[in-house]
Amino acid sequence: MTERTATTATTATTARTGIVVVKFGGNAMVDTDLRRTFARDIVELWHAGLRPVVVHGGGPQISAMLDRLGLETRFEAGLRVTTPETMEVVRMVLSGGVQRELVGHINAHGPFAVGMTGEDAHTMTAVRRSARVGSRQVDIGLVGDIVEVNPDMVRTLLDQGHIPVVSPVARGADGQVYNVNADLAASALAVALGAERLVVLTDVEGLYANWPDSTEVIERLTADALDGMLPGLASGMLPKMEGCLRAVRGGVRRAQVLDGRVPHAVLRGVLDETSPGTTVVADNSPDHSQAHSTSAV
Ligand SMILES: Nc1ncnc2c1ncn2[C@@H]1O[C@H](COP(=O)(O)OP(=O)(O)O)[C@@H](O)[C@H]1O
Ligand SMILES: CC(=O)N[C@@H](CCC(=O)OP(=O)(O)O)C(=O)O
Repeated sequence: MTERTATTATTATTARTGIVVVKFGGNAMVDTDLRRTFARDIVELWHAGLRPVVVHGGGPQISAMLDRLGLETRFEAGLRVTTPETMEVVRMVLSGGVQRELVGHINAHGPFAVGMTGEDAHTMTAVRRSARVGSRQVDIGLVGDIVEVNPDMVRTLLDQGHIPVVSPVARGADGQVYNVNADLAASALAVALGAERLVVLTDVEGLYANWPDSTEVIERLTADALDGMLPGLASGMLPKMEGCLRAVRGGVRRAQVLDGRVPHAVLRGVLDETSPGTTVVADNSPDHSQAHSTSAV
C-alpha cells in the first residue's frame, strides 16, 4: 500500500476517527473531468491522514439506462418507484457501471479503492419503505430504508488502508434486494462508522431557502431547524437533508451539502473549510450559536 505523505488530519473536526463519508451524487457525476478530479481529491484526503469512504449515487445514469430499455422512470418524494424490472437495472448500473468507473478513477492513483455494495457481508440491511406524498403514504415498490448497518467490512478495508466505494443497494432480512437512496445510505453508514463528517456532493450550491423562487443558500443550520424545514422540501433535496439530519442526530459532528460541480469542492470543504454550501450541526454543537435557526424554506 502507498505510504501516506501526512499522518495527521488537518482539522480538529476530523481528528478523532478521521472517517469522512463522502456521497458523490449522480448529478454531480455527469462530467468525466469532475469524476477524475473527485477521485484525485479522495486520494488526497487519504494522504492527508483521513479515512475517506465513498458512497455513490447514479440516479441520472439509472434513468438513462431505463430510457434506453424503454422502461418508465418515476419518482415520489425524491425516491425512484422501483419495480422488480427496475431493480435489475438499478443493481446493474450502480454496482456494474458507476461504481466500477469510480473505482477505476481512484485506482489510477494507487491500489486504494475497493468496490462493494450494501449487500456485501450484510453491511446494510433494509426494510421496504413507502413515500409520504402530502398526507398519503404511497407504495414505491422495492425501495428500502436501512434499519441496520454492520460496518465491520468497511472498517476492515479502512484498517488495511483502502478506500471503500459503496453502492446503495441493500439486502432485506427477507432476502429481497432493495434500492436505497444514496444520501440515506451514506448517512446510515456515517453513523455506524462513527464518522466525523458526512459530505454530500450535489449539483446545486447547497440548500436554497424558498427554492425554486430563490437561490439564497442557507449556510448553517441546526438539526432542530432542519427538522422543521423537512416537510417543505421537494424532490432530490428531501432525502439529502433527511440524511444530514439523521447523521447529526446519530452523532456525526457535521453534515455538509457542497456543490460537486465546483472542482475540488470536497478537498476545499474538508481540509480548508472554504467550499460554499450548507452545514448542518447538532443542536448542542459548539458551532450551534452560528447556525441558522429559522424554519422558513
Ligand atoms: N431547497 C432546495 N435547494 C436546492 N435544491 C433543491 C431544493 N429543493 C429541490 N432541489 C433540487 O434537488 C436537486 C438535487 O437533488 P438530486 O437531483 O437528487 O441530486 P443528486 O443526484 O446529487 O442526489 C437540485 O438539483 C434541485 O433541483
Ligand atoms: C430509492 C432511490 O431513489 N434510489 C436511487 C439510488 C441512486 C441515487 O440515490 O442516486 P443519486 O444520489 O444520484 O440521486 C435511484 O434509484 O435513483
